[in-house]
Amino acid sequence: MSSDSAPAMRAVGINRTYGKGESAVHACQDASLSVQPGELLVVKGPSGSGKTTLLNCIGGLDEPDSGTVFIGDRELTAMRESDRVELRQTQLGFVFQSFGLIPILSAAENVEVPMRLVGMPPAERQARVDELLELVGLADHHHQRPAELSGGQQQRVGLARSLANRPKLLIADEPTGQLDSVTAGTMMDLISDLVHSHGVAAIVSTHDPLLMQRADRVLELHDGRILGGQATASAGASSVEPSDEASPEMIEVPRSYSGRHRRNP
Ligand SMILES: Nc1ncnc2c1ncn2[C@@H]1O[C@H](COP(=O)(O)OP(=O)(O)OP(=O)(O)O)[C@@H](O)[C@H]1O
Repeated sequence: MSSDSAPAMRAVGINRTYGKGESAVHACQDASLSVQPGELLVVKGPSGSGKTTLLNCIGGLDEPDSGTVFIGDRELTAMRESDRVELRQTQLGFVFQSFGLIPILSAAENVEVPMRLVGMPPAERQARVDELLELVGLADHHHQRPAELSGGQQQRVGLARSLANRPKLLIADEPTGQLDSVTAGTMMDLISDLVHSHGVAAIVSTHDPLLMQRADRVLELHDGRILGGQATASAGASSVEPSDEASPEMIEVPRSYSGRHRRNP
């Protein structure tokens, strides 16, 4: 990554409130952040701090009340729903804590779903499914349905599916929340390798301190606000501007990015 490359995602002044009046919950307040190609950004924070809300707004699964989100140079928050769907299908990959696999489909068929949605020809789909299941270490599990796979295997199918259409940005909401610590580590290593070897940008929410070790940068949310300043996208660079109360892990953790990435997986 070079610091002057354009961000894969840039969000400015995101606000999202649920409910009204006294019962209103300000789940996301004035959040600004960005992530670069080849960067792994971890969002941490206690339960209810707004991680899912923020990720859903960034990924176009929810609409902020105000603020803007750019994916590359396209403004997601200004799009019609049909354009947002197209952008989600072609530019974004999602991994969910609950895996989100379709129970009656095999591992291979689950991975194939996003490719069908964008009209990829069958032969290309087949090759891509093989490639992705190999990538996540499930080359021998094409035909098994989710119920016949372990939790860690199911989440690897979820990761393979999220990569189906070569997303520029991976959004993973507590992807290891249902996994034991060893399996969680394997999952995060896979995500880290995708990011650092292939130049995919990733935003991952987690509670797990061990998983933060793989991060290039960690943001902390509290009551819907990013602590330690805003992770702004000034002049295309992604940085955290620390405040007095910022702890070291909220501040940018420099890592050696691989300058040249392999092809987007
Ligand atoms: N659809 C909704 N309607 C009303 N309130 C909501 C809704 N979704 C989330 N909230 C509230 O918004 C706040 C932030 O929730 P969110 O799920 O974003 O937090 P989180 O950090 O992801 O939590 P967790 O770590 O437990 O998943 C919480 O107070 C939650 O109760």
